[in-house]
Amino acid sequence: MSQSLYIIKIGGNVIDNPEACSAFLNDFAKINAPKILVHGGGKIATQIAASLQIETQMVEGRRITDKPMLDVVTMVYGGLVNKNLVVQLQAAGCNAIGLTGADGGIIRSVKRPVKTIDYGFVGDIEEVNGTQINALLTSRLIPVIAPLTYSSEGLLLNTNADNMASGTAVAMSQFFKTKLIYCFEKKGVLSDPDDDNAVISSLTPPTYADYKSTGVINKGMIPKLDSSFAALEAGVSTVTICHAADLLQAVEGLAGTIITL
Ligand SMILES: Nc1ncnc2c1ncn2[C@@H]1O[C@H](COP(=O)(O)OP(=O)(O)O)[C@@H](O)[C@H]1O
Ligand SMILES: CC(=O)N[C@@H](CCC(=O)OP(=O)(O)O)C(=O)O
Repeated sequence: MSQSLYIIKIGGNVIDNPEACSAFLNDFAKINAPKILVHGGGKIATQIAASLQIETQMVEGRRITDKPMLDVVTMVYGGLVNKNLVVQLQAAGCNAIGLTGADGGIIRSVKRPVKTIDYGFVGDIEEVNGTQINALLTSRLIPVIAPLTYSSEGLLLNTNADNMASGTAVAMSQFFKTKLIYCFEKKGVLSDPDDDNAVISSLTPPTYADYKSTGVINKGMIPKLDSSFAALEAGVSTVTICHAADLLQAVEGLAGTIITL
């Protein structure tokens, strides 16, 4: 199992910036190895929901997804965002195939149980069908995965894109040396939120706990790092968090924050 597979996640802030997104996709197309793109798009879903007078409510980084919001995210993630990424990758010479977790049964989840909060149509991943994804890669297709999953009861469920990426990376570790790279709009995990150049080069569980306790690491970075450490424990080879513009350097291990156990 010496061949590397890159699982690259791109967040909504970059997707919402056409120039940054297009530069990122051109770099992604240049990676000369098997690869998978997992995308978010939360920012665009929030904007389109607002234009339809549908208010967004987030709790601990997760979108409360009632039926009208489910319709919005289905259209935005599964349609608008996914297909625009696929067509740009095709133009860059990359034979991308757009999928939600329901297509080909690749990612099944369970509707998040109602405890104190009812998240609505939000899924927690139960199983990623690595064999099916591998069949796409063997056909030289590049999967572009939208943050929607399906349940065995036939529900379509909104699912956090960071978890889609880490779950996919874990499942593919049975076939490849998997390298998970989270791309976003900062140069990495920062030790000073006001200094964009204060990149932590290597983050371990004890240093993460320190930065979290002092509030230096907060909000959306917490679930991202939790899923990063969990992915490493479950067999993923490397996890990097970097700026979308630094993707090719991160592939070489030369940019961003490297997460280690
Ligand atoms: N120490 C930190 N370094 C960098 N980003 C941080 C830090 N603490 C919190 N963040 C926040 O985490 C966010 C990234 O997580 P998230 O909102 O899930 O973004 P995305 O899904 O676009 O990747 C950043 O936009 C930033 O506001
Ligand atoms: C359940 C849940 O919260 N789903 C996310 C899926 C999109 C996402 O994760 O997008 P980013 O990576 O751009 O944040 C949402 O609707 O915001």
